Amino acid sequence: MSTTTAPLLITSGEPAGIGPELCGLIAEQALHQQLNRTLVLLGDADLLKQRSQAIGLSANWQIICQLADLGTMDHPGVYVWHHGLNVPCTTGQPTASNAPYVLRLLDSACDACLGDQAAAMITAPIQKSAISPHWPGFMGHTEYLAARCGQSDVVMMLAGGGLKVALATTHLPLQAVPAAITAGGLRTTLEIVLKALQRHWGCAKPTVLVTGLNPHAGESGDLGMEEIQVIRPVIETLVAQGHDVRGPYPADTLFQPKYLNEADAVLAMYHDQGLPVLKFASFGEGVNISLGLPIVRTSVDHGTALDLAGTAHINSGSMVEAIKLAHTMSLNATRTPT
Ligand SMILES: NC(=O)c1ccc[n+]([C@@H]2O[C@H](COP(=O)([O-])OP(=O)(O)OC[C@H]3O[C@@H](n4cnc5c(N)ncnc54)[C@H](O)[C@@H]3O)[C@@H](O)[C@H]2O)c1
Ligand SMILES: N[C@H](C(=O)O)[C@H](O)COP(=O)(O)O
Repeated sequence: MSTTTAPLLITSGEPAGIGPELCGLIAEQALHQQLNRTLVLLGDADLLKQRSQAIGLSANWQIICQLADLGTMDHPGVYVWHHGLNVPCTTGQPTASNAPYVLRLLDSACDACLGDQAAAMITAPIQKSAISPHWPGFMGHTEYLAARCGQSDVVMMLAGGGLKVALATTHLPLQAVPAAITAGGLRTTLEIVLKALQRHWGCAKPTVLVTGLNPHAGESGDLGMEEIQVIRPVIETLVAQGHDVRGPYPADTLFQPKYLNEADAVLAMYHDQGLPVLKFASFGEGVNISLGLPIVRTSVDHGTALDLAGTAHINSGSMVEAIKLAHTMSLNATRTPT
């Protein structure tokens, strides 16, 4: 199936979180007609229907048991690809007993993308703490999908509010971050980001600003040596190869128009160095993108919002943006890593 006609797959994520309602909201907005693209929601068909109807949505879709059931798809539509829950779900209360179900959704979507039966996968949020008892060491979609794709190098980048922030490290305890920032890893990360900016955002010669790790980018070594020993040499190597990579900048003063107006993306060293700024600028309409995978995968900028599950107070803006971006990226994608 070619990428222009292949469906977009949306995994409904943690069943106790807001993923089921997000699926209902997406179906209601007729995004499939806007994009002229079939959308397939992965999840338990009864759960998605009940939770959607409970907040006044029509749950107007057809149910399939495998992607082959879609047939020729002359007109775009919305389908639910049924995957049964392991145990009944209590709204707002995740249980590790449904972790296999959550992972099955990811496996089905990822494998269908790898097998060219689908153009991209978009993920609703998962509750990581409900997966790790079943899958020790589970950190998040990014790392899980990279392993499933047999890819060791993956980059998490979020886009929103006119910003793109990529991360040198993903879901790590803070104390593990310095050791995880190596010259080889950093260089690979920057190469993946530069390539993605060219391919998906049309930047002929992308400009990437790199933060330091330590306060004031290490203050000439007084506050840490990573900038001098690792980050600056990697930047110099890439500059020598003709890339426009700048830094390391003190992270606390980098996020101002003076610098950002000249940049296509920022590379931050760790999760909570870069993402709070991005989410402050765009929470509810940002998109999380996995770069470096042989498939297109985007996601929402928020979590499972257990406090809102089962209510009508859910903003679907980030999911809409994630679907639109996946659609666009899938049109740019080839079988090489994204
Ligand atoms: N893509 C993902 O799978 C993803 C992303 C982020 C967090 N998470 C996971 O989600 C779980 C909960 O994380 P958290 O509590 O830090 O963040 P959260 O995003 O679930 O909630 C933070 C706050 O934002 C609100 N909120 C979140 N999404 C909203 C929406 N669509 N509409 C309206 N309000 C919304 C919540 O009600 C809450 O007040 C954790 O297990 C975390 O790891 C998953
Ligand atoms: N780091 C993401 C965020 O804060 O939005 C989130 O945890 C999701 O990550 P995965 O896509 O790897 O699950």
